[in-house]
Amino acid sequence: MKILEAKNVTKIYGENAGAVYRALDSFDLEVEKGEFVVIMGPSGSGKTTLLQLLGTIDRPSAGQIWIDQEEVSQLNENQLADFRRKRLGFIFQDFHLLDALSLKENLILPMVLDKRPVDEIDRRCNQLAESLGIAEVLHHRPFEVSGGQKQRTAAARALIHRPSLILADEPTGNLDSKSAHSLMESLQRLKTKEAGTVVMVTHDPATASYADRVIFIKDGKAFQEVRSSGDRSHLYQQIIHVQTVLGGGEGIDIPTARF
Ligand SMILES: Nc1ncnc2c1ncn2[C@@H]1O[C@H](COP(=O)(O)OP(=O)(O)OP(=O)(O)O)[C@@H](O)[C@H]1O
Repeated sequence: MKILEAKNVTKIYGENAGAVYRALDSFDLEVEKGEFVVIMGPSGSGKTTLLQLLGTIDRPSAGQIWIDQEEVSQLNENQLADFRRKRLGFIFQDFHLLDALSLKENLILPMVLDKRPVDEIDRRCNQLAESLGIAEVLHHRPFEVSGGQKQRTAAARALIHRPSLILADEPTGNLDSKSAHSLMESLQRLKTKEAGTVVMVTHDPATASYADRVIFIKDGKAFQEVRSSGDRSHLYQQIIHVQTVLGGGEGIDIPTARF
């Protein structure tokens, strides 16, 4: 079953200001339920623009986007806010946790906003905290725990309401390699267990190597796609190869020994 379909999506910035810039150009994307898709590409290629459009944070200049059968371009602002809260989960590079709240309070926020029963919230919270290895620190506040623990809390928050689609923007960007691997392994495990669907932007080939499929974009257009055969090290090599062809060394990260 298709969870996401983007057809001919174009984003033009500066249309009213004279300095027109086509950040995405007739971009197509289809993602099946349970798939883990990574978007890669040089700096300025349109990755964040794409994620913002898929996350309904911005609207395309042209084209259509369906998420879980809903054509999001047709929704008004109130409907979009509701749609985002109920059907999407977000993970950001800088965690976006509220310092005034404990990790548990941060984690359960989407279910509290949705007025779910307390026992259901507690059950789901404990289940995710266990899976993500943060059960011991749930009563700490964000500034009292490590970056990895913060990001695992943010990941749990993105998953807690079982959204149709999880969007992640450089989730390992602020993590050391051990925490990055631990986060990706937990996400992969949970994705399989809960049939979650993930679209993630990353510059890091090691993070990307957990994907089922990696789509490379360049100048706002799809450039190439590689699929996992189930062997992470093979996908990693393929990613490095495409990055070399794609970037010619310019604007791409030099692969580190993070794998
Ligand atoms: N609000 C905006 N107004 C004008 N131009 C923009 C705006 N946002 C992005 N752009 C331009 O659109 C292009 C794509 O930007 P985008 O942020 O999507 O790239 P990216 O692939 O995410 O880059 P990076 O890897 O550096 O984050 C860039 O040239 C950028 O300068």
